[in-house]
Amino acid sequence: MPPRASTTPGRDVPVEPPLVRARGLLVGYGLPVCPAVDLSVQPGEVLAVVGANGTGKSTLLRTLLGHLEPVGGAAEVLGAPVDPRAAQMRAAVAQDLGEEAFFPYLTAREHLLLTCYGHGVPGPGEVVDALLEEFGLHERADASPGALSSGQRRRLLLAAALARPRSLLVLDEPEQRLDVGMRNHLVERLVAERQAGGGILLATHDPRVVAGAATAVLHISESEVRTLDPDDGATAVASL
Ligand SMILES: Nc1ncnc2c1ncn2[C@@H]1O[C@H](COP(=O)(O)OP(=O)(O)OP(=O)(O)O)[C@@H](O)[C@H]1O
Repeated sequence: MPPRASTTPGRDVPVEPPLVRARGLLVGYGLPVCPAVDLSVQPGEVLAVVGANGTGKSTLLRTLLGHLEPVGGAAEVLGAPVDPRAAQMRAAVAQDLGEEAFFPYLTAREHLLLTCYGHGVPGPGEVVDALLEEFGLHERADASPGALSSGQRRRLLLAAALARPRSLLVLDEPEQRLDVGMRNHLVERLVAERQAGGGILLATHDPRVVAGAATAVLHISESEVRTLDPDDGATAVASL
């Protein structure tokens, strides 16, 4: 029996279906890349997936988002089988996997506006201005992605994920390419998201993200998948 990564220990009957749930989930490319995973994320929880390079963290996130078919087991979002085309899943899940799929001729501001328009966000101009300011992009708002630095493009990806309504935020190593100040802000932002009732599933190599924002940790290695508390998880990340 694989270890259970429920982020609600002792809570036998959740009132709502979890935002995301995996049961005996095997992920990989024809063959599994890691042992079976059991997990769930409820509103207000942040599950950090940690492990050494190549242990399957990104593969797990991509499978839970429906970008990859499971090799075995089951995954659900809001109680329904994972289907990235389903309206419920599209409306509920915001994601930043670090993949840069920018339109080369749209500015940073226009990318964020497009996201707002696509999700019917009220007051898109104000929302976008606030995000540009928050992520330190206001002075580069009219630059195209190709004219932004690597860290600025990462900030733009994060801002785009936060520009739209969501119940679940899925992030793959969101700390990558961010300076220390923005990493600190990221932790604050994740905590605010959790406190507002959002759920977060993220993969990270940053012990500060784990210690500062996670409510539970899923540690993946070649031989086992373990659930850790955030302090032990941060220690484990720091020693990888
Ligand atoms: N498209 C692919 N086809 C086949 N194997 C792949 C593919 N993408 C990744 N892999 C392999 O699957 C395993 C898990 O990769 P994955 O990217 O999920 O690891 P990770 O834990 O996210 O690593 P990192 O910490 O380096 O980001 C690795 O051995 C990797 O080489």
